[in-house]
Amino acid sequence: MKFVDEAEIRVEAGDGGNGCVSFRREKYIPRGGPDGGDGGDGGDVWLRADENLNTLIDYRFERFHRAERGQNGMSKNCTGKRGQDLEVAVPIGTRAKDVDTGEVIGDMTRHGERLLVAKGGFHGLGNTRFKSSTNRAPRQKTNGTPGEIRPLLLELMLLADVGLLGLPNAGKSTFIRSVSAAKPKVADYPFTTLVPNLGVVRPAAHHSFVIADIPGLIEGAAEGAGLGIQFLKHLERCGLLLHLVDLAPFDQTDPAEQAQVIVHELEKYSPKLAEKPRWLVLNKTDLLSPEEIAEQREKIVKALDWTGPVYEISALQGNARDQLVYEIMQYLESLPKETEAVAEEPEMVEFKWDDYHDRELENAQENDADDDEEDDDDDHDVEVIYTKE
Ligand SMILES: Nc1nc2c(ncn2[C@@H]2O[C@H](COP(=O)(O)OP(=O)(O)OP(=O)(O)O)[C@@H](O)[C@H]2O)c(=O)[nH]1
Ligand SMILES: [Mg+2]
Repeated sequence: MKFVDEAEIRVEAGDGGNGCVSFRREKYIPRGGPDGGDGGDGGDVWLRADENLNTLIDYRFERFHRAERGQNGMSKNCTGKRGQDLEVAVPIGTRAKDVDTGEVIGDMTRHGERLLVAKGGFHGLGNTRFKSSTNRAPRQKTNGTPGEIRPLLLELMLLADVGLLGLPNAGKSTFIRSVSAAKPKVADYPFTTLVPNLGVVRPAAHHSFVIADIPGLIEGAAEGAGLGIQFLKHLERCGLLLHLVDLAPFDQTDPAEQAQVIVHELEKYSPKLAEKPRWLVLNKTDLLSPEEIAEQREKIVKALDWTGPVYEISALQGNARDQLVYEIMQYLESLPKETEAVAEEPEMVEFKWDDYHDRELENAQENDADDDEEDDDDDHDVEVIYTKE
């Protein structure tokens, strides 16, 4: 299945149904009062997180998502039916942004979580509502308000505990293959990996974490070189980054310089990401002698001014790999459990129509006071004569 991690869609909530103007007309009941019902509210559009999805590809082809309109009010005080809500299923890890304002509407992090993204229009009022002591045959009604329309950017961010960073060919995919059941392609040319891969690592019974392998970065990635930095966003939710450095690059480049490139690109992309806990993992130790490894290690640590943890492994042969995996597990388990700060209640979209009905009714009453005669004319059979002054 093709992996697509961005899609722009347009969500349209249903309009509110209009109120109805109607009067009771029955035999032997002359001049029955108003009986026009209210309209129904328009349906809302929600996003719903679904663990069975893992790509946004469907939304590349299906861009318009519309909830049902509220039904209009009817005579005999019948209220129109509420429009049906629309649920748009998205993979877990999807973030919804308003394209116009850039505002993040919410993140979908748990299966079944729902997020309101477009609020349906409010119903209009039927003429019954406008009945008052001074106006017993109101002809006013209000129309339903339009449902919200929003262009949305859906961004899928993988939910991984550990993210792998490194130049192409550093051995990221080899590493994830050897520690998890994921089987991304491995080859001795750059940009073998074109889309992120996730693997579940189980260092011990009942202990596991998720690791994400993303395409390699190169110098100038922040400006779009190579595959660019579009995949770095998948690392934003990781608790730990592993920076893999190839100790024996086939093109004889200097590992220390190459390591600096990654750190620069990371800082350019996001200072926040650059500050995330990061471990340095020197890979391909099987190709060097212990002295060469020590020498390289010293150069890299100096070049990066590195004070954090350093590991030396061979992703291919497994040297020291299990120790690293075990320490990752211990580290992740020592992190404070993410408090479920994510709002239990779905985040509400600002609703512009809250006082809409009150306003309309108030206006109507004011108008009643002004043009009593006009409204009452067919009720009382009073002929109104307009005189010119
Ligand atoms: N000798 C040796 N070779 C390794 C080791 N790890 C990876 N390689 C080789 O290095 C090459 C690149 O490995 P990949 O895992 O595809 O590298 P990558 O970082 O995923 O590269 P991209 O997907 O292109 O970004 C392959 O030929 C691997 O066999 C290692 O520990 N020792
Ligand atoms: Mg790869």
